[in-house]
Amino acid sequence: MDWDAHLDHLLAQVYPRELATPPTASNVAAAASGHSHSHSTTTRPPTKPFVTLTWAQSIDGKISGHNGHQVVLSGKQSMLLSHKLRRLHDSILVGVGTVVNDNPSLTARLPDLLPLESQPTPIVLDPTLRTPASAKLLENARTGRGKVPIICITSHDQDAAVERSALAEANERGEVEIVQVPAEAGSTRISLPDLLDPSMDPRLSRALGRSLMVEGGASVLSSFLSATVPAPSATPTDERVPLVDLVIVTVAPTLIGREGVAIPWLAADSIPRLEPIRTEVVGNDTVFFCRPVWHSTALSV
Ligand SMILES: NC(=O)C1=CN([C@@H]2O[C@H](COP(=O)(O)OP(=O)(O)OC[C@H]3O[C@@H](n4cnc5c(N)ncnc54)[C@H](OP(=O)(O)O)[C@@H]3O)[C@@H](O)[C@H]2O)C=CC1
Ligand SMILES: Nc1nc(O)c(N)c(N[C@@H]2O[C@H](COP(=O)(O)O)[C@@H](O)[C@H]2O)n1
Repeated sequence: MDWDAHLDHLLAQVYPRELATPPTASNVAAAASGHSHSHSTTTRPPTKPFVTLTWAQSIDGKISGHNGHQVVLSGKQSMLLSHKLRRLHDSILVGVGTVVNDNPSLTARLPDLLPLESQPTPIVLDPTLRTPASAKLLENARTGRGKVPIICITSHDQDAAVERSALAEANERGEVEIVQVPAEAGSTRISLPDLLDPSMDPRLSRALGRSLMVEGGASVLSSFLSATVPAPSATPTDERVPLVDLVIVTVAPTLIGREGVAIPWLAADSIPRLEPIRTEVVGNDTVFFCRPVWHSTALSV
């Protein structure tokens, strides 16, 4: 089986046509300025990026091991799919919990590191700026292996805190931008509808580009799944629109056990229904492609 060609074909079928080709400098810039990247001469209001939520889990629903210990769940072929997804998206987001726990690179590698123009821009939800100095993301930014600037999202005015954080030097060198986004009411957690609002901050909207891949971890996946944006006026008033456009879950034929970390699932009325688009056996793993839908009948069984 030619997995390279097979997975490219699969992604071309699952993604909207205009997103199925990897980003180039010109279509990212066009998206950030509100222009269609199909070279249309008309201007349309900028929209939120297309959001893909993706993770790998064991058969017993765990995304990492005991105490959050990082586990390689994806087999060779589904890992190739993950790296093709990284290449396809303009930006990639994780929570600071994943940065601290896994120290990920978040680069696209097929298997070698792709050139910078094929790398997604890293975005970290880091309300109190606790990204450590040892983060590979910072090293990648410094050494030209990853896109710059990395965007760190904080929920409060952090001018003073930046100076004290491990991000200070990278921020001064322009390798990291600190962008403030409102928190959810009564919490320090970033409000996700505000995060994706194209009018929030031009630096953020430029970094997000046309498409955002959300990789984790547990709390961030849960927050994104439950987040909604106001329905456009054309849709029925009782309908909530999910923030996430596509969910891609790799299930590996492995058991982790009850000590492993699962996505903290919310109450049934706080999660969308998943409409299957495609289910694909990729090597030994099964990959589910689903579209979240969220309306008044979502909970009927
Ligand atoms: N198998 C897989 O595919 C993957 C597995 N993982 C695993 O996930 C685990 C890490 O998950 P977890 O510890 O939950 O950390 P996360 O990566 O989900 O980060 C959570 C932190 O992000 C910040 N945050 C800001 N806004 C929000 C928001 N709206 N919703 C949620 N969080 C927000 C908070 O930081 P603060 O506390 O500073 O306020 C919060 O504690 C690790 O074990 C890792 O191995 C991670 C990625 C993929
Ligand atoms: N696709 C996939 N399969 C797994 O089995 C995984 N454990 C993950 N984890 C995610 O990848 C990050 C590590 O990325 P780098 O290789 O360092 O670039 C990790 O933090 C998780 O987000 N993904």
